[in-house]
Amino acid sequence: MNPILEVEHLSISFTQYQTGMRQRELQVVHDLSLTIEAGSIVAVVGSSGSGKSLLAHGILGILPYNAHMAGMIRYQGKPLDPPLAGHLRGTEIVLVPQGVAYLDPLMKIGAQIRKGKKDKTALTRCRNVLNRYGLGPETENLYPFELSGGMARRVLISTAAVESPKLIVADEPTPGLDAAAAKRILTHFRELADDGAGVLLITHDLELALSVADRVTVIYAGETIENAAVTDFNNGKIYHPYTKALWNALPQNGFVPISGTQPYPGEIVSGCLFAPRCPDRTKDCQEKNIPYSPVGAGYVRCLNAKKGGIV
Ligand SMILES: Nc1ncnc2c1ncn2[C@@H]1O[C@H](COP(=O)(O)OP(=O)(O)OP(=O)(O)O)[C@@H](O)[C@H]1O
Ligand code: NI
Repeated sequence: MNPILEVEHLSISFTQYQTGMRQRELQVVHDLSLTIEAGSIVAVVGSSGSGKSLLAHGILGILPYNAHMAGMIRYQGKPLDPPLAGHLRGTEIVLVPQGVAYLDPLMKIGAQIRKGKKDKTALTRCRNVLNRYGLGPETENLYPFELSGGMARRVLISTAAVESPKLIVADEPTPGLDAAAAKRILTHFRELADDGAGVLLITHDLELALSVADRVTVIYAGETIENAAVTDFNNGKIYHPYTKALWNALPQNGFVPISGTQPYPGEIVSGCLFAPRCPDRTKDCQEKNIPYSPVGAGYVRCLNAKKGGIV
């Protein structure tokens, strides 16, 4: 085992100011844990608002000033505190951000990808990485507003990939891309992993996650609720009822929908956050604190799975 990234019991809250001088702490990420081995791709899957982008920003050390993070993040065994994250960000640890708004609107694309460097190696690398994503050298002289949505996304990925990173955090990298362009990106992630990097692939699309990752971690309302190998999904070795619901909602499994929504941040729910939607809930589920426990080669946060009641 050679973990490149370990996240343990990560929680994130925001200080919010209300009328007058009153302030409150809004907890949005409750308890996230995951490990990425060097050479592997871990997909983080969860619906909108579950805390995926905050996880990415927490790892990169770029949460807003009113955010508070607790828990532990380790990079190659060392605590990834803000100074270390700042030092490695953009070179060893890179983010492919979810929004194209992360591009500097006043800087030409070439300069953004090269991070201002003008030497021959930087120029060649920049050209090569653009070419790899199907963008010609003329792209270097464009400003972000001159790019289409799909081109901007490919530029973001080029910016991240140009430095031979060891940890890539890709936040929904493929929406807006045609199938060929998406495949090119995912193939590149696999190559980076084969060369020893760790890839954290954030997506709401379980099908995409299963097609490219080695392991999948599922997030629900700011908690990791299951971690399983991709092969476990096909072999029926997934245990959490929400993971099963995501699996059953895939086209090949009959599109079975799930009713209800995840709790909003700040909504008071005791016990299991999924219990209100769970067909198998018991009284204990709604009252007890549910630990994230090892099951097989993965983890699950479900009392019934621990008792062996779910297969
Ligand atoms: N600066 C902030 N202040 C207060 N709440 C925030 C802040 N940033 C994010 N949140 C809240 O935290 C929750 C998680 O947000 P996050 O962006 O991580 O979701 P996500 O899983 O990435 O969703 P999506 O799939 O839509 O990108 C959301 O409910 C969001 O409203
Ligand atoms: Ni997001």
